[in-house]
Amino acid sequence: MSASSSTPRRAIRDREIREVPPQAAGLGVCVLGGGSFGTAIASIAADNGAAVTQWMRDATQAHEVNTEHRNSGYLPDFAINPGVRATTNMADALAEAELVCVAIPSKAFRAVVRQAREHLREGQILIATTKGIESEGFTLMSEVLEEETGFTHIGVLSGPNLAAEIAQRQLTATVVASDDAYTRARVQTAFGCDYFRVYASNDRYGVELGGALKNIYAIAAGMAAALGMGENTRAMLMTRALAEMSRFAVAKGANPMTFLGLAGVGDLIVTCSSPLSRNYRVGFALGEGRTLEQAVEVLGQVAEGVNTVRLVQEESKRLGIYMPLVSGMAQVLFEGIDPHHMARALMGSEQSSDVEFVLSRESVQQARHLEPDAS
Ligand SMILES: NC(=O)C1=CN([C@@H]2O[C@H](COP(=O)(O)OP(=O)(O)OC[C@H]3O[C@@H](n4cnc5c(N)ncnc54)[C@H](OP(=O)(O)O)[C@@H]3O)[C@@H](O)[C@H]2O)C=CC1
Ligand SMILES: O=C(CO)COP(=O)(O)O
Repeated sequence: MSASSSTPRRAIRDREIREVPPQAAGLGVCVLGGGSFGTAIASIAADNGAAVTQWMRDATQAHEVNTEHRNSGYLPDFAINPGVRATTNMADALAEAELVCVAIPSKAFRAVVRQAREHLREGQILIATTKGIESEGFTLMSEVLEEETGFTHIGVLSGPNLAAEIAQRQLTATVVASDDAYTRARVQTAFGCDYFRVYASNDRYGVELGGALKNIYAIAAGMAAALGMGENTRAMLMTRALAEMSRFAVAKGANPMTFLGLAGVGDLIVTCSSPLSRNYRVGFALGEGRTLEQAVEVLGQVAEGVNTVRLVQEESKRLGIYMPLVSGMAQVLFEGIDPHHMARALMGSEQSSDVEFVLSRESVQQARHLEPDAS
């Protein structure tokens, strides 16, 4: 077919695509948090036609979002959808929201939810996007939402989702996890679009824990890169990290299969490979010889993984779970052990089985013995 004969057909197709109403039109979405991820997801929902409010504590920043449609402090090179309305007034932000996403670092998460509490209504959907753990009681962020509100529709959004790439509308996928089907469906409607796919899971605990745990190994991967280690090393680190994080998560009640998905291995791959990850950057600075304090200061933002190393180290000891990478990272971060020395020491640790969640050889043999035609 010639180019001239195909052109009108393509024009008709483009027009038809544009005439489809935005799928989230009429849905009220509120994002609590004015940082990079909060801004990125607010803009996706607005791209989808939702009525989006974004709460932030800084009035100057809110003014900039509303007038220049930019957030120069966190995503300086990104044009925010002009439909996002920023405010410092919590009541105003939440008034029309059906869906509320909380994108606040774990240290301040509960305090902000408490501040929001009096303006929230049962029936609203609450989504945690923060990949961190609260020290008290090893509590995940969606558990904080549950504890503070007692609401029914609670979920988690997690996956390989570097905010700066979403901001550029790079093709991206994520997971909404909730045991509530309504929550999963509404989040898919709010955020699913031609550059952002939202897959569903009912393993909220596994998805949320995956997002928090991978930060530990992103620090390790950044460190390995700074030390000049190669691709074999990175592959070994990521694969053993997956074994270690799923071992821990399963002991805590997660589904091991979750770790084969976007919120497990997917997020591990992106954060262990990209300098856009803040956890990776902290690790890189440590590998260059900086102290933890210097590395965090240079970053100037929150790297949740530092606190997560400490909490997971304590919890794994309490539960008797073998986590050599976590122990090694804890020694580098908090005891000042040289990263290169630690990497060498880890090479001397136990050489256990490759994949832990497959049947043992004995059980395979037993199963074969039970088959009718087994010889
Ligand atoms: N960035 C990313 O690529 C991704 C991040 N995430 C997760 O999302 C969470 C939030 O991320 P992100 O937006 O990137 O974080 P940022 O560090 O970019 O921003 C944090 C936001 O929280 C606000 N904040 C911090 N403390 C308080 C407080 N006490 N009261 C009110 N507001 C507060 C900050 O306000 P202020 O500027 O005024 O200090 C800022 O708006 C992270 O913990 C991360 O795990 C998930 C996927 C990707
Ligand atoms: O979780 C992330 C991407 O999925 C971002 O990780 P950082 O918090 O390390 O930037």
